[in-house]
Amino acid sequence: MLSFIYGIILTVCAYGLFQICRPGIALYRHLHTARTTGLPFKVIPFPPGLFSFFAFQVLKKLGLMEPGTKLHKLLNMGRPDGYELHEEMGDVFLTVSPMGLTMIVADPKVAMTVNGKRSAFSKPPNTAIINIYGRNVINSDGDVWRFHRRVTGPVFSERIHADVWREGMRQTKFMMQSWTSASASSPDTPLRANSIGADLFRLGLNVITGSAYGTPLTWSQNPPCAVQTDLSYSESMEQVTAHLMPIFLTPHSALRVARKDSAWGRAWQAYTAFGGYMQGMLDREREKPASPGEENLITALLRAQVEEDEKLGRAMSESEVMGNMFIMLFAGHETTANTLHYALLCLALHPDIQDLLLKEIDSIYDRALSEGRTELDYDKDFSRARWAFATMYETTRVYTPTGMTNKWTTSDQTIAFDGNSYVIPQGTRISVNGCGIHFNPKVWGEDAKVWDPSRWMVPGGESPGFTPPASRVGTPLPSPSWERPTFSLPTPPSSPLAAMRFNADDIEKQRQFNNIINEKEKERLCSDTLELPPTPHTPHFLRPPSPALSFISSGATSQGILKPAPGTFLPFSEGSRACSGKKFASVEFVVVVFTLLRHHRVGLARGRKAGGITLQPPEAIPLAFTRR
Ligand code: HEM
Repeated sequence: MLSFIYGIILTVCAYGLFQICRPGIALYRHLHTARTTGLPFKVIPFPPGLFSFFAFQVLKKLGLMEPGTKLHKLLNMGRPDGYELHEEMGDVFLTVSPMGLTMIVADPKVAMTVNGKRSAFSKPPNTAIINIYGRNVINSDGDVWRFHRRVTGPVFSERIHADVWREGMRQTKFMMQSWTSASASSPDTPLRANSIGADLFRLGLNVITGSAYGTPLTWSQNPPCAVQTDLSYSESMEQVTAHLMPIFLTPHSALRVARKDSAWGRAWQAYTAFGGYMQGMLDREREKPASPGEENLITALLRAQVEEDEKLGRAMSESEVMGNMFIMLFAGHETTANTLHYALLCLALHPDIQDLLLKEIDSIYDRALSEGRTELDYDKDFSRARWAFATMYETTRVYTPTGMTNKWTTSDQTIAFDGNSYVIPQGTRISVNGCGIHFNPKVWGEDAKVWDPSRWMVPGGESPGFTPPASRVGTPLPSPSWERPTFSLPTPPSSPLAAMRFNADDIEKQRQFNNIINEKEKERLCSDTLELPPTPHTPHFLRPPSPALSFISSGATSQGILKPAPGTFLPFSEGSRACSGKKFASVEFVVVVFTLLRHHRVGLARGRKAGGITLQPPEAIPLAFTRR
């Protein structure tokens, strides 16, 4: 009997010891595998991605995440200063943790290979965080993904893009009216946008809801809701986004009984409220008589619920319908809103770039007028934009909304990098570091961290009707036989945040500029001879050709905008799993900027200090829209 008890104790102890040693054994095994690849590697306690995101947030809250430290750089990979570690480790390296290997990529060619081979580099297994209402097009793979992609396709039709244009214009006008009523008296008083971030989130949500969900809303209207709630539509989305982790990690049975004033209680409230709004829109669509030709995402999802997919042999489940409804709103509203927000801040800080954009806007409105239209039209005017595109592309390059995209090797894969071949073992997580590539000086030049839309301008591609400034000289593209140079870097600012601070002079000039506005020297503002605070760097088209340009350029788009070479520009990722909402977002961006700046110019509101601008989701920096 005694020996039996000893036996059990020994077994339990051995098991306990094994569990304690397991991470060490796993790390040892993964280290051995990392060495066999021949790539440089770094040992870290947890892999990049979800775990490092958690650790980063927790350590930051505890005040233990000092910028500039190695841990900060490692966990902060994929955030806007994400190239720093590559400066030390190279453009492709591995991190090794007890949970496995992760290959971090800031090399365009390797990124191209990874994004280009969907079956060899699939989505990683643990993407369930965005699964909270159900499986969806972003986190599914294989035949299920194909089914979801086919069903959600109608959201990205040209008919819906035209609706995005109209809805974007309508919502922007609502937003400006909300500032007018909050601001003061005369139409000449600058419009003060105190919470531009929150306003742009609401605008983004309303644009998708109006154009893709067949539910046009006024500024403060909510869609029908299937549950009783005090939260508005936009508040519930905001709260769901803020409480994604508790919603994802906590069993719903526990969330349901959590105290209402706790984070878990608020998370549950927001989760049920937003679910209620989505259900309300679905229920209303079910009750509506079918009207052919009015296809939107909801009608497509409802049809997929009753029609079997041939390959899968099943229809879409209720939770997949909810999952896809949620993911379009989630993937589409915040990314576009943050891009608009950063773009407006950058335009406020670079009045000379803003001038070029305003000229384009004026010329496009003038042309519409000459064609007998007082409003812009998607079919005719969207493709006339050039500086607006350049502003959007440059903003997504520098302030990449989704810093890293993650993949997974389904079997051993060979990659070519820097003239060598490397075998990447099966089960390696691959993080394509978009921010890293965008800040890689070998790719985008030594000023990679500087926000400068003029780098997108290809000579000879001026918008119709747009007269370039007299001093503007086209920069010829260098010959394609150019070889990648090695740069000696003049210590660039460590991040766009630093780049912004680097421009502190500019901000002081901007402040003076705003004061001028406030002192009502408006005639001077409208005059062409006004000396605006200059951009602190020479626009690209006035500079000698950059050797980096031929590396990133694969020609020009039909609008005369730089067409980046594959692998060099990844805000929307690339390949078959690239963002399907790229054009949706571009249409929204262009029409919002055009409507906002039709009669106004944007500046920082008076009294704002430079240091307040940070790179995390933009905080409340008041902007002023001054009538021009
Ligand atoms: C500036 C705006 C946007 C940016 C930067 C952006 C970025 C991205 C990125 C990087 C991916 C790939 C994610 C991954 O591989 O893990 C993606 C996927 C996706 N995005 Fe966007 N997105 C934007 C706007 C939108 C909009 C407006 C919509 C829809 C209304 C949308 C819908 C989607 C969908 C459905 C996917 C999944 C594609 C698939 O896997 O088949 N996105 N987006």
